[in-house]
Amino acid sequence: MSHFDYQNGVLHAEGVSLPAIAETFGTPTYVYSKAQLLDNFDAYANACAGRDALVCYAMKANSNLAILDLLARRGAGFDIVSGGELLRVIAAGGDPKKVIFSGVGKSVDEMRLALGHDILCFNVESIPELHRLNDVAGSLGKKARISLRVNPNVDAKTHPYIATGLKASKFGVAFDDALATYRTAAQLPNLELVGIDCHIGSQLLDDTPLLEALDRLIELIDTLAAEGIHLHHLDVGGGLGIDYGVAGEDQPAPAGDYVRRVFQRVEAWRAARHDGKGIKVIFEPGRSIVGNTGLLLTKVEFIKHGEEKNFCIVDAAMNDMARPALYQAWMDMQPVVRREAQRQNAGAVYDVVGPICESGDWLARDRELPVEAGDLLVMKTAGAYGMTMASNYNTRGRAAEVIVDGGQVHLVRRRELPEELFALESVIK
Ligand SMILES: Cc1ncc(COP(=O)(O)O)c(C=O)c1O
Ligand SMILES: N[C@@H](CCCC[NH3+])C(=O)O
Repeated sequence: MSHFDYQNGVLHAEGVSLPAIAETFGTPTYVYSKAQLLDNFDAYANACAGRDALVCYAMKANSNLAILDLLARRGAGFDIVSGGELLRVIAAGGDPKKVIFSGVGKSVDEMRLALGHDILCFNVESIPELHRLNDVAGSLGKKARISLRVNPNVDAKTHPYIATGLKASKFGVAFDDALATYRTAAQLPNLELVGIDCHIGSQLLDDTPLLEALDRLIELIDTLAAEGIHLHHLDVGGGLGIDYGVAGEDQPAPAGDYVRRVFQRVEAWRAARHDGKGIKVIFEPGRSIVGNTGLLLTKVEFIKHGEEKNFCIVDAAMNDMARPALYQAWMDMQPVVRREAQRQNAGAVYDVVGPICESGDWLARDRELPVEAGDLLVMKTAGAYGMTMASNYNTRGRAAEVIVDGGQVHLVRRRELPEELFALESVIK
C-alpha cells in the first residue's frame, strides 16, 4: 500500500495535502513518508527475523539524519562509503559496530576514523587497499576486520552506469583472483578476515543475477574453508530495484521474497556442509528502502512554447535530482491537483525542465501534462539518489526535506544555500 494518494483530486502524503506542504515549506521540497520508510525496512527485517542476519542500509541512497535515526532505532546497520557518512551515522545515533565500509578509494584518514570507531567490517576492494589498511591498523595497534569485495562477473542487466559486477568494472577483486587475494590478506598481521561480499549493480528488477552472485560467493567460501580460511559473514550487497512506473517494465521482486530466496539457498548450503557453522548474512539495500518513500514537490514557473517543443519550466532542477540528466532515468511526474477537464491546454506535451543553464537540465521529457504556470507537480519515487546527489550548481540552494508522520509534517532539513559559498576564503593579490 502506498502512503501517497489522491483524495478528491489532490495528492496527499499520509493524509496531508501536498499544496499545504508547499504553502508552509515552499518548493522545491522533498517529501518523505515515515510509514513507507518503515514498511520498506520491515520487509527486509521481517524476512530476516529469527536468522543470523543484518540489514545495513546503504545510506548513499538517502542520508538525511532523520531517516538514519528512524532506521537506526529500527535496528538497521549502515553501509557507508566515506568518513563523512560514518560521521552522519554517529550524528544520527547509529551504532558504528553495525557499520560496513565499502568503496574503492578509502583514504588513510577515513581508515583511521573507522578503526577509531571500531566498525564492523571494511569491504576491501584491492590489494593496495589491503596493505594500506594493514599499515593504518598497525599504526593504531588495532586489527581491522575485513571482507573482500569479489566481482562475481554476473550480468546485472541494468544501466551500464549502475552495473558494478562485471569484469570491466572498477569495483571489487576479480573472481579468479579472489583466492590469491585472500591468501595475501591472511599474511597481513593487522587484518582479521571475517567475510566476503559483492554488489553487482543497482535497480535490478529480477533477482536472478543477485542469486547467481550469491551462489558464486558460496562456492568461494567453501574453497576458502578448504584452505583453512573460515569466514563468518556473507554480504550479498544491495541492488534490488523498485517500480518507477515505467510503462511495460517488469515489476521488481518484492524485498521479502528476495530475502527468503537468499535464505533458502544459504540454508540448503549450510545443511550440506554438515559443520553446523553459522554464517551471518548481510544485506546492503539502498534504493529499495527509500526510493518510493519520497516525492520531489516542485512548482511550475513558466510554460514556454518553443519552435519544436513545449517546455514546462519548474523550480526544481538537475541540481536537485540528477538521475534523468545522468542516466536518462525515466521519472514519473504528476500534477498535484487533478483538474484536466478545466484546462485549455489538456493534451499538450511538455519537456519538464529546470532553470539551470544546461540543455541536460531536464526532469522528464515528452509528458502529457495538463499544467499552467503556478501549478504544483511532483516527481514520484524520488527518495533514493535524489537529495544525496544534489549540488549547489548555478549557486542554487538545496531543496528542503520534510517527513510526514501520520498527519504531522516535520521539517528534517532546511532549504539551504551554504554560507561558505559567500565567504571569500583568500584574497589573491
Ligand atoms: C557497495 C554498495 N552497496 C550497496 C549499494 C546500494 O545499492 P541499491 O541502492 O541499488 O540497493 C550500492 C549502490 O549501488 C553499493 O555500491
Ligand atoms: N545513483 C544511482 C545508483 C548508484 C548506485 C550506487 N552504487 C541512481 O541514481 O540510480
